[in-house]
Amino acid sequence: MKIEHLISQIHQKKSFLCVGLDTDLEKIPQHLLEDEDPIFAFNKAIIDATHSFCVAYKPNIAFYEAYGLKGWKSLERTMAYLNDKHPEIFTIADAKRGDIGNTSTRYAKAFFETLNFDSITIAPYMGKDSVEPFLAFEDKHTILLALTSNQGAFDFQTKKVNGGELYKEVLKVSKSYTNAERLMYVVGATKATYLKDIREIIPDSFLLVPGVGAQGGSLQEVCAYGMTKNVGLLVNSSRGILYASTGDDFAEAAANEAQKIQIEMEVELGKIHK
Ligand SMILES: O=c1ccn([C@@H]2O[C@H](COP(=O)(O)O)[C@@H](O)[C@H]2O)c(=O)[nH]1
Repeated sequence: MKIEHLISQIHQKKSFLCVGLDTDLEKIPQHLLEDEDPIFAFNKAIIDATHSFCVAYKPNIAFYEAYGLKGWKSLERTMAYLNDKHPEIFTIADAKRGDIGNTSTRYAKAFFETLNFDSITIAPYMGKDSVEPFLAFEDKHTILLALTSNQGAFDFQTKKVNGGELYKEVLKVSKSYTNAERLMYVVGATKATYLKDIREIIPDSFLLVPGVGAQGGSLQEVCAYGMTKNVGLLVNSSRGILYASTGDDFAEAAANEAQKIQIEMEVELGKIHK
């Protein structure tokens, strides 16, 4: 998907919400466990209920790999459903991959070609030759972990190297990669105030921002520091939407939660041209 298409979807839906599909068999309503594919049944119900309030879905691959072949099948069915019913919606494989070049190419083929995701999250630790194989794919996007939402982000990411923090080095160096215009970055909503410095290094890049909802990050703070004239943000919520209710009304509760965030996003979008 071209970035212009994503931006146009954001304005059309007045939303830059990404719904995280972190589907956990221990948390989904009991009656769905009787379905032959409970993960897909849950995802389908969530997608049907929330698609008008969001512009992206982000299955976290761990939640599928955890169930082996069955989980992978559920992921394939979810992607086929999204590509068929909602091809306008941006898809993110939250896989956090990255390896030596020939291995990265296989990861890229798995997620961009076989599963047809629009984007994938990548750990930058192995450097240029581990990231560029993903960037070689036209109309696909590589989302580098820059400053993550968890407490452990302070173990390495904010440590000084060459006089600046490591996450800033990731941002600066990655700008020189071949096809760097296909890069996006992960910045946690729990680190919203850092966005001011981040925007000085990457003023226009799209950011995937997890950490609102269950992790307590503030949407308004993220927008105040991180929004650009082209929006530049995809804000993710997973558990806060998926498990808004664990009863039979789970899909309706998820829709209400997604709509609540969409309405707050509409207010923030209104500030762009003022
Ligand atoms: O820095 C990061 C990078 C990725 N994540 C992922 O996003 C979702 C967040 O889920 P919530 O339930 O909304 O907290 C999850 O898949 C994480 O693995 C992140 O949280 N922080």
